[in-house]
Amino acid sequence: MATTYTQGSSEGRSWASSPRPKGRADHARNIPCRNIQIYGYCKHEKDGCMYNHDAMKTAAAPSHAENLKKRFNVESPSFTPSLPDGNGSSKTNTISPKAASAAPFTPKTAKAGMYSSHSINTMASHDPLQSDPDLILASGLAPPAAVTRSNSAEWSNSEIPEFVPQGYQQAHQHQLSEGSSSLQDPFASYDGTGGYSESDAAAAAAAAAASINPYAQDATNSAAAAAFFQQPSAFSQPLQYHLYAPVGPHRENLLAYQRSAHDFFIAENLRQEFQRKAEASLQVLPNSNLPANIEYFHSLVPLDTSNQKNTNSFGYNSWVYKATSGKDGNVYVLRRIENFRVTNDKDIGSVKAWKRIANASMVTILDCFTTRAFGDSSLVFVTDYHPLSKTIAEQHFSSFYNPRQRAPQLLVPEQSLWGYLVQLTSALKVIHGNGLAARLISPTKVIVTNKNRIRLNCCGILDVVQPAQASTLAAQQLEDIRQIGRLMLALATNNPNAVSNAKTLEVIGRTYSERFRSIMAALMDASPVNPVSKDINTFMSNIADQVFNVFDTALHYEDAITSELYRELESSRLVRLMVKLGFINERPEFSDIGQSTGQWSETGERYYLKLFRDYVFHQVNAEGRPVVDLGHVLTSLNKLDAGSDEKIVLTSRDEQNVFVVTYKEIKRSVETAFQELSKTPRRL
Ligand SMILES: Nc1ncnc2c1ncn2[C@@H]1O[C@H](COP(=O)(O)OP(=O)(O)OP(=O)(O)O)[C@@H](O)[C@H]1O
Repeated sequence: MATTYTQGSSEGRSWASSPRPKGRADHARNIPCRNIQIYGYCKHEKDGCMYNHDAMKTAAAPSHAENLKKRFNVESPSFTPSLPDGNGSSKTNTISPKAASAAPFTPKTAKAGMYSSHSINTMASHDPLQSDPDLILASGLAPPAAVTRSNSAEWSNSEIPEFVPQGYQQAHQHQLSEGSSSLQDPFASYDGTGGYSESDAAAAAAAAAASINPYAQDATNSAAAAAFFQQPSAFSQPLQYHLYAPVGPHRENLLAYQRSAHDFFIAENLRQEFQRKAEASLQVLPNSNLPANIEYFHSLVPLDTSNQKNTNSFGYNSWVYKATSGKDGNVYVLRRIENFRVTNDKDIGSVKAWKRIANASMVTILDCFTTRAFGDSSLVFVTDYHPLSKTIAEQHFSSFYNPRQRAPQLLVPEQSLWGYLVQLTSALKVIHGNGLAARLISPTKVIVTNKNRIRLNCCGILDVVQPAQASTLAAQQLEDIRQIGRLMLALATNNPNAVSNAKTLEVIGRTYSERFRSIMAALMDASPVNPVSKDINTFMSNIADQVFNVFDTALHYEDAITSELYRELESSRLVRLMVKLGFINERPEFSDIGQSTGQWSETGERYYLKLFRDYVFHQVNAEGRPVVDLGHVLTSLNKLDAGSDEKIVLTSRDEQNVFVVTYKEIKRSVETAFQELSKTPRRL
């Protein structure tokens, strides 16, 4: 049961008769602390207050015992419930009628006020927590550098600085100073960072001549090819990332029980990667020249990084678009084969067999249809979308295709090459097992979707566009193995045009292990009589040791990702709790629910919740300055969620009412109030 202390109680001690604390949390005490420590601040197990041990070493602070005497808690000898019930007897679980009408909280000192006339920066410089760059970012409360607040209750528009995304200015200044044309260049590739990659400068210069107008006729630059290519990065909007990004220097030497703010959230590099991928997935072209709808797809965004196309892969120009499905709202890839006419329905029916194949090392084919929406007769393949992926050619041979790239491409480590080989072999195993052949395994038709994670792309397209193959399935499957060999050879020699011969294998033998060299030789020499590579199953059993290595790496990665997930699990749990509190606190309507007087969210047990919100978020320290402490917020909310039996002191803003309640009681109040809120009939 909550314990109520009220000023004027005959037996209970009142604030009037005892020295008043400075603010609602008087913390400067010398107490050995066993509780959570965050940046030198510790939360004491008895009174739930935050102490700064560093500050206590220098400050002439009153002793803990002395302070405890001055404070009310469950051990206070003079505890007497104060409010009379209807019979004139006292009740311990009621709330002072004054509580609801308690004066709004005003910080004790003008300097301390969050809304004082002082600049927010001035305030930050006083408080060791505020001036901690890590925690300011972590708390998300860092004020804009030049913002000051006047006495007026509202921000004036002129005081609000213009939002400039982090790193935006520097990136653009850098590009301008380098004389890069990428800022004006509508064809610079989208790299997912909101910036423009310099490696595309050559393509950009060539492309700049071509009009972005899809209907422009330019015979020298394949106008038809450029027709539906539009540079997506011209429309990208940089997202405002969360403000708790870790900016160094980082604190070291934290003890096992100490936590830094970043321990509570997903790893920064992972978060940024996911965010960039999400941004790429959600990207749209507002003024696009592309068709508004293709069958049940809309919001097309081109993924090609250049409007130069060749017919090498399929015998036709092909274009790649990201598109949103009107059926399920998900994002897919549409690969358009330009100017293709289906002459035999049976050919397009071969896609059915490919749709049945699901392998983690393949881009799954989902559908295939013809369309005239592009102004010609096009064949469209629908596949899974893997945001921000690159082809092997883009990832590993960019310097080869783009001589202006200064840094030469590094050799791929052998472990990565084994990883690639095992993934491609796994894809072929399933494809061949289903009586099919990939037929196209080239550096532009394998995409890298994550670090060392590749997927075979464009499977099944040749079966539709070039069905009349004289060769048998067995011959096509052996050719698949040889194509893997050529791809691996290109990667191992860092040359997409590497020719398979004894000299090339000798070069590989000098760079990589003998085992790798011999496997390369077997791949290139795949034939029905080769004991290592006569078919994909035989080949796989010959690289079984490497399969297990890759499998083990994948399991380690899964463990790492799972542990990252655990961190976010906590965050979402606490967010849900805060959402509940937000629904209940300060509710202006429902004044006639519950008690007849006062507002619903200010009366009954819900009053604790208002005070609990102040306890969690609005504490002030001994000097009256706001306590901006993520550790305190997380600890309090976790204890609330767990319904701990620990008692805390909640004080009204006018300091006339003090309640000693357990987290368990507050938790019950949250649940009851939330249930009541959900059951309340709709009000007009
Ligand atoms: N399923 C997919 N998900 C995400 N991006 C993809 C997908 N398929 C292709 N891409 C991207 O689209 C771009 C163009 O792919 P494409 O296969 O056309 O390569 P290309 O180098 O243009 O080949 P080609 O010269 O044969 O047209 C590449 O950056 C590739 O990473």
